Amino acid sequence: MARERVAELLDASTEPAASSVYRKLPETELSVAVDGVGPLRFPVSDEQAAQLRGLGHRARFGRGEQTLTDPEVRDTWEIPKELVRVEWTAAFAAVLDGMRAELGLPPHCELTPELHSMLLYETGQFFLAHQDSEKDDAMVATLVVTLPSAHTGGELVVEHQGQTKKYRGLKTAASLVAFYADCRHQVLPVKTGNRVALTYNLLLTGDSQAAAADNPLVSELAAGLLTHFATPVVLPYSSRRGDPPARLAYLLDHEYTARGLSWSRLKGSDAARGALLRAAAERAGCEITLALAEIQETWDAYDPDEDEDAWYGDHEDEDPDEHKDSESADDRQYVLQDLIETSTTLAHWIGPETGRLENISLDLSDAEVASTTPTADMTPYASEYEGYMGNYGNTLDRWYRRAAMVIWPRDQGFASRAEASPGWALDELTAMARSGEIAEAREAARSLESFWHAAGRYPDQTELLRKALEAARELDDAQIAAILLRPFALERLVPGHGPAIGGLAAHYGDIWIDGLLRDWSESWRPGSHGLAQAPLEWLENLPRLCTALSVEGSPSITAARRIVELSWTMFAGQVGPALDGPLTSRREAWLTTLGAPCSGIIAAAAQLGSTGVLEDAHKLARTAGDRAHVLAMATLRAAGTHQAGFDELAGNCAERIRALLAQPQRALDDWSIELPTGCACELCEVLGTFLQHPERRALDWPLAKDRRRHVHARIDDAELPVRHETRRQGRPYTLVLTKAEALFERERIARERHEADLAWLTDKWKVSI
Ligand SMILES: O=C(O)CCC(=O)C(=O)O
Ligand SMILES: [Fe+2]
Repeated sequence: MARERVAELLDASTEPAASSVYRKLPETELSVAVDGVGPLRFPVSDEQAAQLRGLGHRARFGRGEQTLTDPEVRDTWEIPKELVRVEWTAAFAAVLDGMRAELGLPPHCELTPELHSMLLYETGQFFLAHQDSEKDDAMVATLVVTLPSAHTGGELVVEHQGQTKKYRGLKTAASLVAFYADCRHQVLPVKTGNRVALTYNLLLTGDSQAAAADNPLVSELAAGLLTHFATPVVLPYSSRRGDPPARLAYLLDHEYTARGLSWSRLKGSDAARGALLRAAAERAGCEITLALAEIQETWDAYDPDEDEDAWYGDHEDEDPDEHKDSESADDRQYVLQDLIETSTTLAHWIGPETGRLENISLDLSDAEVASTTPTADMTPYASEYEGYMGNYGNTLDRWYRRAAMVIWPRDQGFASRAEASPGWALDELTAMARSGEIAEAREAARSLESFWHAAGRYPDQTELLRKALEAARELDDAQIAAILLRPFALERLVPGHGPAIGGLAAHYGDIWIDGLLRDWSESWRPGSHGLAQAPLEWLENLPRLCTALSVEGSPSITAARRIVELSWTMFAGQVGPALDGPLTSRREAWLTTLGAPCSGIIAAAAQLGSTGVLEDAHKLARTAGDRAHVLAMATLRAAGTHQAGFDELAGNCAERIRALLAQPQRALDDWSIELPTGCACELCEVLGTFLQHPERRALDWPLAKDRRRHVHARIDDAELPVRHETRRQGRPYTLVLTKAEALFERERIARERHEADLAWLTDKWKVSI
């Protein structure tokens, strides 16, 4: 495959670059003087070390945005840099150039050292593993110079991609170690003597691009790119061929922070590969930029220490929901088997026009990704192990961040960039249309159709929809306007969009806007996602949205009515069927949360005079049963006080409460409990008879395990005031059921609440007594 060929060529292009390199220089090549101590004599003596210590303070370290001191993490003295003067002979520059080459940095560049600190580690002192922050935009690496001194221990340990290297200081020479800023490193405790070190930031300067253009690999790479963009993708599980890939993302090997991502600061082999690929993209008529990718891999894996049998034990009387919590996993203890799934999403890139880092969100297909080093060889920043959950066996998820070079053919530039950044695309379309390039703008908009649906999952939908409404109007074409707007959803509309919706309704007509709104309510079809939190909150605010749309005489009133109708259809469709059946505490909590959205719809309907919706809502209000009553009361409570549209609901509620209160109270010796319908098995018949009996309070019932379970479940599901225990004697065990006092308490509480509700209705809603 062409993308694999590109990765191979890039691999072959670079000498394997080191991520840390070592040199030593005789002590005569440098001199160090410290104000207050004078010139240091090598090897550094105990007396001079003691004097340095007198000038030093405890060194800090960075964690996230903070700078901390904590001797458990970093126990080192730092001598103020202003007091330190270092002079090198010409040998230093030669050493730095050698290090540059060995680190794989391009020949036209130079490493410039900037003194960062002087450190003293006395016996026992150390610095735990950490990564240096990149303090300067041009910083690519750190240089540690350990001054000649008699000491043992205090080794500098540098890690990269799972490999570690250990560097020792010397008694009679300076030892120099340079490593990339993405390497974790630590200083082991000094065992004897003192270790004195200088640290430098290494900045990369110069032009890394210059040498690449003449490289013979460039034309081969360019050919690889052209083939990649011309070859249809083979679709998995299908003999059909898809379109050719829209882009190629080549993953880099080093880590980059958002701040550190730039062509001039690529590290090691990435730098040489970047220069080649840029030259090749240029030659192949492609655009290229740098991006940061989030990668998730899901592996089939197992924990060799896990006791497999534990899953099959006897769990009776245990909470069935209890399972091992998934914990943050240290990979090394798991055995990886197959890679089940990979997902790669570009989250940032350097805007091809702005040159600045922009947030984007672009899911890549496997056919669009290439790399020289497989992601599995990198170190994940997070991982999580899940024991057997039913879908797969045990899985290990690992998350990585990798930088990538992203390439696409220049003539597909608009679509390719639009997919990564829909907001940019919409702005661009509007700008084109406004500057008179209307035909070009329409053509560009049509090129989005195949992937535009994903714009509905993009962050900040409010702003994106605002831009889409604007472009839909400017392009002045009903069909294209519909394409641009289709990915959004009804619950994305906010009052601020009102005028734009009104404008579109006036321009494209009622039928067009009706079709759009219907499309937008598509995801509300029963079974699609239930009543998710977002639409519920949106329904609550429906009156405000309708106000924004209710410009007298404007076609947007029609749109507003349509929105309210669709909202009601969705709400009633989801809630109506759930109003049958007994009231449990979970049901009650759920129905209570529906009060505010329900009241939002009714208030909006009243405001617009949508009689159809109001009549329907009243039908719901007349529905019998405890559940409907809870919803009706919650709706009135959310509405708060008397307002148009709710009168009938309030009247019905009051009537229902009066009827309930008129029923005789339970006698003090009446222990009968009703078992809700739902199961007619012989066990439930026995259970029902026992429960109904006004005098019997307890039942000893020898029952096998499965049958005990069924009885537990019936009691728990209906939240009946009945205790159940298993007496573990004899065969089978005996299930002991006891009716609880709570039976009376609950009814008393319910009565009190009805009385309070009735008083409230009388007061706030003026229902007649
Ligand atoms: O002392 C050393 O060798 C390294 C110090 C270090 O890692 C740092 O200053 O960040
Ligand atoms: Fe460090």
